[in-house]
Amino acid sequence: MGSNSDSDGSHISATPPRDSKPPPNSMQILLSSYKARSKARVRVSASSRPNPFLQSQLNSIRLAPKPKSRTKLKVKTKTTIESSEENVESKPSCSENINVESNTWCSSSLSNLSGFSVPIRGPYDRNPEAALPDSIEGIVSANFCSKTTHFSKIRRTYSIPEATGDESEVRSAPIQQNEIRSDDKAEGLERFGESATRNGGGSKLEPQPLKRPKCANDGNFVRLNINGYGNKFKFKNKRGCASKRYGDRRSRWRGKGKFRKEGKAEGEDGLLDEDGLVSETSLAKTVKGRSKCNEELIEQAVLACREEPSDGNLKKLLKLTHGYDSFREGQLEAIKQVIDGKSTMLVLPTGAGKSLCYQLPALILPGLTLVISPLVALMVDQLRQLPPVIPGGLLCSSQTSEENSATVQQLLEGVIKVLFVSPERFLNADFISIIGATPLISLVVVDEAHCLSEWSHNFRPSYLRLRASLLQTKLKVECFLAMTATATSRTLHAIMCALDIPLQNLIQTTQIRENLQLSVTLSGNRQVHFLIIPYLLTLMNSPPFAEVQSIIIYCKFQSEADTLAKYLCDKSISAKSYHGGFSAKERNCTQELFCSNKIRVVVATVAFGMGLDKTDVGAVIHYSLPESLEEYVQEIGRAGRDGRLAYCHLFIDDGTYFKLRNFCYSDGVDEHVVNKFLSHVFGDGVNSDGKVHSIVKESASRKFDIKEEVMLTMLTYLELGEVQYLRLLPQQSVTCTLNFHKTSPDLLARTNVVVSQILRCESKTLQGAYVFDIPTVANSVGISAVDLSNQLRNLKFKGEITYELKDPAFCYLIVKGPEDFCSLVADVTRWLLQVENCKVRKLNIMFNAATFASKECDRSNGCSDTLHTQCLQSRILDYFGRDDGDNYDFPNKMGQSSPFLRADIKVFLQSNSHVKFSPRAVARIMHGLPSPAFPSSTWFNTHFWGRYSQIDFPLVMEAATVELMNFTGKHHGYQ
Ligand SMILES: Nc1ncnc2c1ncn2[C@@H]1O[C@H](COP(=O)(O)OP(=O)(O)OP(=O)(O)O)[C@@H](O)[C@H]1O
Repeated sequence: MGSNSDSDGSHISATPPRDSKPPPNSMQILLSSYKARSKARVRVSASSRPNPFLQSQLNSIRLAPKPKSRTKLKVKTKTTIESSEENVESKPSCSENINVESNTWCSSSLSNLSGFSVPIRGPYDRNPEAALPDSIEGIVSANFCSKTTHFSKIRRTYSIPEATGDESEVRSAPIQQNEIRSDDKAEGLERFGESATRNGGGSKLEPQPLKRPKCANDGNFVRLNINGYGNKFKFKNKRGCASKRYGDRRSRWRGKGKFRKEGKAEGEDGLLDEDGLVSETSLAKTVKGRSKCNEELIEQAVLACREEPSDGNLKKLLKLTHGYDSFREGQLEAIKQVIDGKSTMLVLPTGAGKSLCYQLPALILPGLTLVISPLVALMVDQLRQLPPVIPGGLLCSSQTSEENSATVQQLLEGVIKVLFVSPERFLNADFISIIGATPLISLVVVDEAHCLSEWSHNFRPSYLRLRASLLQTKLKVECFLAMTATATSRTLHAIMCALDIPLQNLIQTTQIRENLQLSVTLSGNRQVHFLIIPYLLTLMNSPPFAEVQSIIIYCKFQSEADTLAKYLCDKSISAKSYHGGFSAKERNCTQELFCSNKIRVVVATVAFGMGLDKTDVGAVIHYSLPESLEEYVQEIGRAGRDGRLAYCHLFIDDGTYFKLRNFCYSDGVDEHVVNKFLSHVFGDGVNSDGKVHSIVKESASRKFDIKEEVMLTMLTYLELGEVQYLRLLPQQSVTCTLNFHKTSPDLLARTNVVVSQILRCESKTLQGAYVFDIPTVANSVGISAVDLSNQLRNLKFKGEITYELKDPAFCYLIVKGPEDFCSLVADVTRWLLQVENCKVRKLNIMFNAATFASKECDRSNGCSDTLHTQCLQSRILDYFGRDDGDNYDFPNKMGQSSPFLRADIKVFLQSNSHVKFSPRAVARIMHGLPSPAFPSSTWFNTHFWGRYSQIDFPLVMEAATVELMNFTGKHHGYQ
């Protein structure tokens, strides 16, 4: 086993510490690893705990059978006890590789390691001069290994057992767990035997797995025909008969792509384009050295899986395509469920291997697998990570039209097996019609599916469009796979309802890996940067962090990230900052440097890490508090993806909490503003006769003082809420400035209806140019705004005109005017308020969990003053197991009053009497929160900017309401 191997099928790896001396005996390690895993699993099942929220709904559902015998479990427990000592012995000594200070850690860690099966990280150069400040001394000098790093796993594979063959194996989750355990031992030995044969040059011809590209820009346009329509793959079984399993689907699949046996280069090695994205054509690459023999073996394995998707057949295919010996927890169940056509909700921790759960089905199922992913960078990464036998493609806005058409062509030819798209694509009528013309879509995968729920930490309005009903109608697809690493019960419920996924098709393991050691410190007053930075440096220069090669430090603010990165560089720690302020190319460059270990630290905002598959990140440090436990779990999940022990430290302080809490209120909209906005949306047109409406984003945002994303959220609510009031169209720039060049405008207008309408509509001439509103002209001609744009493009192509477009706008058609406008306004306002409260609650839960761990935990359950793994893990599990709408009882840390607040508001209003404020606008200024109508560039210099950021926002708003009423002398006069 290579040191980077994850192939033991568990997150607990038997790999030795990096850079340490080789283990004395690989068999010993293999055995100890197996035993350690046995122990981990026994603990898991012993403390498994169902999710009460879902459990209550599942009472009527038959649960998977219980383990067959208790004796079996007992035997395993015994094995575990035996193995724990052996495990310690067999662990290679790291003390040889570390200096005096780290000896303290290592010796104590070894003595504490009984039963701890996660391999530890090797040493890394560090600054021996670093001194420890008092407050952090405990952390760095104490060991970071816990006696009990394992924790309970929620194992939920709610399925109804069926009587037949292999399928019953999938559904009987607990039994299967036991089976895997017992299999593991045999498999471990078998694997050992296998590699011995290979090493010993045995005569058996070993199928070589195809190499999976890693952190490289190579792609996967390999022309192995697995679409089921080429020469080789005619959906025939081994005996040459058409497969029974896919008989009905096959008839719909009439692709005409050619079978290309040898993977031919379609382009050069991946090159980064202007945006730092790998352009699709450049992703095309030959996979060299793939033998014909391997192709045939894979084809046979795929056929075998189509015929009989048994554990054995799937495992064989996995080995051939990915080179892994076994499936990780949850993977096999998910894959079998999906190829059985069952929509599935999959919740596995970060780095647990969710991608595999669509990659293998994509290979086995006929037709296309459509993967919906929230970020282009993530799509590019997922595309890179497809094994070479799965031809993939992506459609995104940053592609050129040639790239776009090439992908569409390949799609229609059936060459592409996996297509990555963003959820926004589903707004695009062209895309819908193209994808609708695809002969067969077998599976739609919704990655990062939590974005679908407004109750998640990362809600994306465009995800709301992904409803089962819409996808079924438009794409004729019946099977969905929703995947996430972090979802509360409430979020899960929302996703499963949206995608029509039955409760029994939920596969969920714990949402956090067990090889992460968690710790927290209170970091005092952060207003003064210098107080916290030395803590960080000390932490990084002391064991175990000093031994870690790759570290991610998460900050909340871009300036903070830049300052920290510079500071670390000054202290001879190679670091770079990464945030949205950099161009995509710069960000990509930093990521590449980090992936290739050319820099040790990335100091990043939340923008970094999605799709990052650097397996050996050894530590994640949160310099600032994350906004939710979901965000925390996602971010720490970027450490230890190789299964080795990794260290996660969190600094918390009240100041950051206050700031973040204030941010929660920055998107809020008051009822009277909702009222104005909706009046604008509907205009007077209760019956708008299919006319295109538009709202120019920037000006509307300033006019109503609503952020653009919030306007889109409201519009999406109007489209996809209980009643469909409107239909969103693709966003486009709506103001056109046009010049005629060849034919005179009047002459052209005689033959061209669009030109004639441009001249007729109230288009103004500005220095000879015609300025007009695209939807207005489109409506008067009676065509869609997109068609009008196409016609303009044609005229430009002929040299008749040139034009410029500006004012990006939301475009929509009104489907139905509201019957009761006031109650619609109230509903929208209530919904926005609930979303706002949900954010505040999430932040509070995060802050309280961290504060509890550092201050209040009684350390009786395995926590120490310096290590808070148990305590944080149990908070996280509790949180994900509960409905996050539940009441959490904790004190409000925000200030509840200030004697000067009202007096200050009064002075502020008097000194800005020329400006019209709303209470929310005043409260935002008092909290230092910019908004579209009151940007920080204008208001930052006011004496009151951010002055009351520690007083609860609703209280400041209340005070502002009273003072505004006094000031204007009339109720709501401030509006
Ligand atoms: N059965 C397996 N055996 C060994 N390694 C595996 C297995 N399945 C997946 N992996 C590896 O685990 C790593 C993480 O996989 P993947 O990116 O799919 O995780 P993920 O669950 O999607 O993570 P994230 O939520 O962070 O996106 C990859 O390098 C992948 O190759």
